Parts: sequence; structure tokens; C-alpha cells
Amino acid sequence: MKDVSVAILGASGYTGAELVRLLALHPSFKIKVMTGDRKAGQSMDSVFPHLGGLQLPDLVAIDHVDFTSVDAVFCCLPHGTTQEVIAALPASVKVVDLSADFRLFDVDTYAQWYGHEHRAPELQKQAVYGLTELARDAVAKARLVANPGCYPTSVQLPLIPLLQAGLIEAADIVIDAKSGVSGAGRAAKEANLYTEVTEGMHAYGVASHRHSPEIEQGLSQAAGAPVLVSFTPHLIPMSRGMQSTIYMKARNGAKAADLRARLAAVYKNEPFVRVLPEGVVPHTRHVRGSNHCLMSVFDDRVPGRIIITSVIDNLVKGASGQALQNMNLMFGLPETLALAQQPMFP
Ligand SMILES: NC(=O)C1=CN([C@@H]2O[C@H](COP(=O)(O)OP(=O)(O)OC[C@H]3O[C@@H](n4cnc5c(N)ncnc54)[C@H](OP(=O)(O)O)[C@@H]3O)[C@@H](O)[C@H]2O)C=CC1
Ligand SMILES: CC(=O)N[C@@H](CCC(=O)OP(=O)(O)O)C(=O)O
Repeated sequence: MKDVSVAILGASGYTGAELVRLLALHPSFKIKVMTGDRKAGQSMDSVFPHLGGLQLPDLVAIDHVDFTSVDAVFCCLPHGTTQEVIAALPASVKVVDLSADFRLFDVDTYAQWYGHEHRAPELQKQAVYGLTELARDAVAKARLVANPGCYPTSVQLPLIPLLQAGLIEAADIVIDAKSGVSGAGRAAKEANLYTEVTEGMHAYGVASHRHSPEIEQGLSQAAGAPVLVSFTPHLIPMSRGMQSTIYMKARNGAKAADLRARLAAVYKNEPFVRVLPEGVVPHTRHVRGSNHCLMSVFDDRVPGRIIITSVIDNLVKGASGQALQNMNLMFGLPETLALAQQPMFP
């Protein structure tokens, strides 16, 4: 297998570091370039001691990188900083962008939610939304993949197949989601201090979180009509992990067993998505450090209503793991390469 030269932009952040951890076991992706912003000039061992001993290049500023010697770029930069960086890359370079910068197909919707005009609208037209299991063929042919957000991954994997099959009402979907604090990135913010987060929890972005239009984009495509969702994320005191509890109305008398059967059929050959048997509740601990998504379907006590719980590790299936799954496909490799590890437990 030919070596692929990889650059990780934003390697001094959490998703960048998680990519390094995963790529350490990759047989052909070789890390040649890693960038930082405030941490440019530092060694990776000093920024992330848990990644010591891997013979990694030092962190450099993006301006100092010669991208002509690179085959693949993982872009792990904050949203809003990525469009111009990717637009300036050589056309031969394949890119997976972990930020939200290329996820919304409609640039007006992007401007409305992200507060500025899209800075690479032509490139946006080429971007493939990389929810891997449901977009595999398009991802394999893509030059630029917009890696889904963590909440949208945990929500769309269960809901898209159900909407496509007409098993649930497109109206009246309620998503109550919880994330560990690493979802907010490594940059210091007062709201994410230990003292602000431990021994409590809180909702944020109520009725205004920027993942709402991303979720609605995927669900609307699946339903064939515009879908609006009620979505409330919460921050909870754990370092990684995410759970979405989703409430919905069944159509035409469908029961949890029918929905479970549909999801089990769609995901039966998927290495990373598991539909749990009746009554089994997924825990975030059951996916920690892995690229897995676990989901479970329940009949509510309220007749005609269904509850689904879905868990992922926000840094793996919600970010770096799915990004690597996509990049594997883009290079014609088995998508499980360097992703086959089981979760850490406890
Ligand atoms: N954390 C998560 O669970 C998820 C994150 N994402 C997305 O992935 C991307 C990265 O997230 P995450 O790793 O958590 O973020 P971090 O804040 O941990 O890391 C951000 C990285 O970008 C660098 N950086 C910051 N500003 C600039 C800039 N203006 N120019 C160049 N480099 C810059 C930082 O460098 P330095 O530290 O040296 O200043 C750091 O390497 C974000 O878009 C995020 O929304 C997506 C899904 C889940
Ligand atoms: C806990 C926390 O703050 N989570 C982040 C979402 C995770 C993420 O980074 O998503 P994007 O890739 O779309 O930016 C947030 O709510 O903005």
C-alpha cells in the first residue's frame, strides 16, 4: 500500500490530537505536517505528552506549510477560519474538514447561522456531507468532505432511515442532547472551567444552536419536505461522550419493533453502528474512545410515541474517527483502517 502524506491543521487541539492517536496505527497515512496557532513552534510531545514517542513533526504555523508535498489534509480548525485556508490548497490535495464551514449546502443559511458570508461559495458546491454510512459512494469520490458535527451525527444516524421509510412523522421531533466538555475544544474559556462545569449541568443554545440547521438539512432531504426540530444541547461534567434522546411520533401505527427492524436492516453490515436489542440502554461508556454509534428504540407510554437514545464519542464518531473513516474511503482503502479498536471500559 502506497504511503499517503498527511497534514493535520489544528493538531494542537482536541480533534487534531485524537487524529494523531488514531493515525499512529494507520498502515499508509503518514503524518508529515502538523499546524498550531498559539502553539506553533512547539513539539507535539510538549503540547500533548500522551502522544510522546511517536516521532511526530513539530507544530508549525499554516503560513509555513508547503502543501505541494501533501496528499491529504485533515482540517481541525475552528469554524469560520477554514474556508479561505481550504480554498488556497492545491487541487490535488484531498480534504476532510472537521469544522462546520462546508456542512450547510445553502450559503444563505450558512450566513444566517454563522454570522458572515461564506468565503468560498464555489468550493461549497463541491463539498460532500460525510455522514459516512449514509453517504459512502459520494464520499469515496469526493475531493472535499464536510465532516458532520457531533450532535448531528448522533441524531441523523437513527432518524434518516426512519424518515426515508415513512415510519415517523417529520413534524414533532424533539431532541434532548448532552455532550462532554471536550466538545467545546481545548482553547481556554471561562464557561468551561472545572468549577463552572463540575457537579452540575445546564442547557445552552436553547432554540438557537447552530447544529439545528445542519440536522434539519439532513432530515429534510430524507423526508423530501422541510423538517424543523426542537433541539436542546446540554453540557455535562464528563470529558468525552454524547447522548441524544429523541422523541417522535410513529406513523400509521408503527411500533418500536418496526423502527428497530428498519434500523437493524439498514445497519446490519455496518462495523460502527449497532442497533441494540429491545430494552437495552446504550451508555456513553460503551463507546468511549471508539468510532461506534449505539442506538436503542423504545415505545413510549404515551400511545403512538417513540423514544430513541443514541450515543457516540464526540471526539471519535463525532469528529476525528468519522473523519478518518471518510479519508480512508477517499483513498480507496477499507474504511475501518486504524479504527477497529473496541471502546475503553470502564
Ligand atoms: N471537539 C469536538 O468534539 C468536535 C469538534 N469539531 C470541530 O472540529 C474543529 C476543531 O475542534 P477542536 O479540536 O475541539 O478545537 P480546539 O480549540 O481544541 O483546537 C483548535 C485548533 O485550531 C488552531 N487554531 C485556532 N485558531 C486558529 C486560527 N485562527 N488559525 C489557525 N489555527 C487556529 C488551534 O491552535 P492553538 O491551540 O495552537 O492556538 C488548535 O490547534 C472545530 O471546528 C470544531 O467545531 C467537530 C466535532 C466535534
Ligand atoms: C460542548 C460544546 O460546546 N459542543 C460544541 C459542538 C461540538 C462541535 O465542535 O461541533 P462543530 O463541529 O459543529 O463546531 C458546541 O455546542 O458548539
